[in-house]
Amino acid sequence: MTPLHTPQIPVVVLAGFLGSGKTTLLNHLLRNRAGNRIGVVVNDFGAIEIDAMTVAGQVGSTVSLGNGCLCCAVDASELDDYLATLTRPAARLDVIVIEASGLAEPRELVRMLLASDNPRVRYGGLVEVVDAAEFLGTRERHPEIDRHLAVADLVVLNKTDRVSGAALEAVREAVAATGGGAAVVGAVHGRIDPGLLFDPVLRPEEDDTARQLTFEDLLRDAEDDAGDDADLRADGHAHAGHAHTAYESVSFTSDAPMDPRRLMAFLDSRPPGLYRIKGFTDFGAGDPDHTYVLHAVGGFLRFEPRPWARDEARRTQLVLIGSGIDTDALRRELAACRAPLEPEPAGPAGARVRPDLPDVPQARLDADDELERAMWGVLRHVRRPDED
Ligand SMILES: Nc1nc2c(ncn2[C@@H]2O[C@H](COP(=O)(O)OP(=O)(O)OP(=O)(O)O)[C@@H](O)[C@H]2O)c(=O)[nH]1
Repeated sequence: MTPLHTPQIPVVVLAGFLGSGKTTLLNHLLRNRAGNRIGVVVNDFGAIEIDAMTVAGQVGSTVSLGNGCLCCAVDASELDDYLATLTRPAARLDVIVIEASGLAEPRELVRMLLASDNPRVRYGGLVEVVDAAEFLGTRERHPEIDRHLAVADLVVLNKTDRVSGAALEAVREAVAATGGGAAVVGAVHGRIDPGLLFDPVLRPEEDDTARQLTFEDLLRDAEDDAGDDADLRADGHAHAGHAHTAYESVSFTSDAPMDPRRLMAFLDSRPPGLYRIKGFTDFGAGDPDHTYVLHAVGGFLRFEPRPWARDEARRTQLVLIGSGIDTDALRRELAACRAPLEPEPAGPAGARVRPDLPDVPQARLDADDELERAMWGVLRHVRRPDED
């Protein structure tokens, strides 16, 4: 039997469209948790769990829900199992954050939490991360984002460094027009005050004006959706309005290093429907000491070199997510970006460029030079420390 006053751990849902900055914000919270013990549930869309791998230093208190969309779990039992693990007293967690996949329907997650019969959890609010630079375009393609914002408790306008003051104002107005009344905070790299999420004062239970959803609200929403949706599944779970129904993902893994010039050519000509790419890239001899964390969001592209961990397998792992994409063609194109086994044929014979290395064949020197030049194309997309 559960004691009468079982302490309840707030469960915060962290949602937001693909690439808006959820993992970045989560990592910020984990680094600035001011003594709070945070449990994390990560739900990735795509077969390789890139997000789970990029959540900072969480040992034993991160669980990953793996491929697929949490909001489409047929029942909530998987989520309940994870919550049971995280809420066991030995874990001594103060708060649990669920990072939803960028294509999740946050209201489904909230519904599942409210329906959970785990006496140790209580719903702690919905945080929607918005990419200020991409928001207006994303909203045009996905008008349902308005509904997500309308039920949020806190809206984080992230990437304010990427927009002008006027553009930010336009995004603020668009968010306010959704009528949610959530607190709105601007942020760069998800750096918000953790107190905004963990401070119960923001969401007093008695305060009628707080945008905390009730179970009844959600049930009513579900019924409205069902009325709109032609393809309500037999289990009563409506999918047609979910962003992910239009999206597909491609997972790509290669133990052979990638050729920087070929990969850049692929990235520079990526089809417009390919909205999101994330993962780790091995450029082999191009930079033997680092793996390159790759993020593409809309037209934005960034590499972040990170030293290989001591026992880390040297490999490339990418997840591509888009709508209207030719997944087979993308897989083939990525496979063709692998570095050739032999060095590329050397240029025309001439004077040796490295007379100090007479034993190294000229073709090898030429290939090394070419590789170094090709890496410049990648390094152009690495953020400089002074750039924020
Ligand atoms: N310029 C800029 N880039 C940012 C900011 N916040 C995040 N990014 C970058 O945006 C990219 C995507 O960030 P993530 O935190 O992985 O986004 P996400 O919402 O977890 O992505 P999905 O899991 O695909 O939905 C990364 O390259 C981040 O470094 C910001 O405030 N400004």
